[in-house]
Amino acid sequence: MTGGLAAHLVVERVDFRLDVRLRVAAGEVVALLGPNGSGKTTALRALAGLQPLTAGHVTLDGRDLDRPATRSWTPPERRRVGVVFQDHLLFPHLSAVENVAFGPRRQGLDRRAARALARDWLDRVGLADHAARRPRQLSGGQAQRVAVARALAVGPALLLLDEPLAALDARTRLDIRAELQRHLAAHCGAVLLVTHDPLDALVLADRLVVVEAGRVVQEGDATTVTARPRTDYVARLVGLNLHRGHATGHRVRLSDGLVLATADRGDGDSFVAFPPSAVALHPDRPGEGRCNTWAATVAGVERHGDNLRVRLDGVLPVAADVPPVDAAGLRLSTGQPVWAAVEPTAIRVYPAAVT
Ligand SMILES: Nc1ncnc2c1ncn2[C@@H]1O[C@H](COP(=O)(O)OP(=O)(O)OP(=O)(O)O)[C@@H](O)[C@H]1O
Repeated sequence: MTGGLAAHLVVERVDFRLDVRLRVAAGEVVALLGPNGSGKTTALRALAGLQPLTAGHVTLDGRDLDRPATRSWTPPERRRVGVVFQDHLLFPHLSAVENVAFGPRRQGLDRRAARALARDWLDRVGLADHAARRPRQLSGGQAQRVAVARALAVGPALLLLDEPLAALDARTRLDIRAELQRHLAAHCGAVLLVTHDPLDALVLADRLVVVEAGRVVQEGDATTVTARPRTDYVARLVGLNLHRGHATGHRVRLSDGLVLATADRGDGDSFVAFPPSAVALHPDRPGEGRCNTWAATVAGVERHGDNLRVRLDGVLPVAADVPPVDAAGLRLSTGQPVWAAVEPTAIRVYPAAVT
C-alpha cells in the first residue's frame, strides 16, 4: 500500500505499553474502539506527532513521519494530519473564518486565498453566516462543525477524529453524525476515528479496530465484528452474551459444565454468542424436553429501550431482555431465583482460535 497510513505504534511508559499496527487506506474510515485506558488517545497522539514513538513507525503516503530506528521525525505542524478533538480546541481569540483559514495560511496560501477557502469550508458545514463569530459565540455543535472545517481545509492525508461527537447533546449528535458521514465520504485521505460509541463506529467507519490494554484484540468490518465478538468488551459493545467452551457437533460444553445445544455446528475451542432478546425467563423450571435451560438468580434490572434488561447470576451469567408485559409474572427483584432458556437457533458458534 503506498497511499494512506501504515503504522506500527509502540509507546512504552512505566506501567503501560502500546503496541498496535494500523493500516488505513486513502479514502477509508477506520474506527478505533476500546475501553478506558486502552491506549486510543496515545495512538492518536503518536500519529499526530504529539507523542514520540519508542519503536515502530508512522508512514503516511509512503513517507516516514516517525521512525525511531532511523531517527526520522516530522513535527506535528509539518505532518499532513488534521485533528478534531472532542472538545474542539478552536483558537478562542480568532473568529470562525480565521480559525479555518489558519492552516491554509500556514501551508503558504496568501491571506485572501486562505480566507476564501475558509469561507467555502464554512459554507459546506452550513456556517457561512457565522464566519465572524468567536468560538464562545457558537453552540457546541457549531463549534464542532468549525473544527471539522478547520481540519479538512488543509486537505489532510490523514484525518484524526477524537470522540468528535461525545461532547454534544443527543439531538445535535444525530445531526453532526449525519453531516460528518457526508464529509468523510467525500474526503479522499485516510480517516481514523476514536470513539466509545458503537453507533458512531458503525455509521461512520468502513472497518473497526478494537484495542484493549494497548493491543489489537479484534479488527474487521462491522458485520464480522458485531456478529462474532472475541472479547467481553466487544460483546458488551454490540450487546451480545459471550461465552467460551468446547464444541462437538451441535453441542458446546461451557467451562462451568453446562452443555448448550446449538443449531450451528462447531468443533473444538469455540465462542458462543447470543443476544439478550433470545434469553427467555420463567418463574419455574420449563417443561421436560426443553433444552438449554438453567437455574439463575436476578442480579439487577435496568430499562433497555422498550424492555427490561435483566442481569442474571448463576452457572451462566447472562443478560436477558424481558418485555414489560412478561415482567409482571416474574417478580424481578435482586436475588430472586428464575429459570432461563435460550433456543438453539439463537446461538452462534464460531472458533475461538484466530484463523
Ligand atoms: N501523559 C501520560 N503520562 C503517563 N501515563 C499516561 C499518560 N497519558 C495516558 N497515560 C496512561 O496510558 C494508558 C493509555 O491511556 P490513553 O489515554 O491512551 O487511553 P484511552 O484508550 O484513550 O482511554 P480513554 O478512553 O479513557 O480516553 C493509561 O494507562 C493511562 O493511564
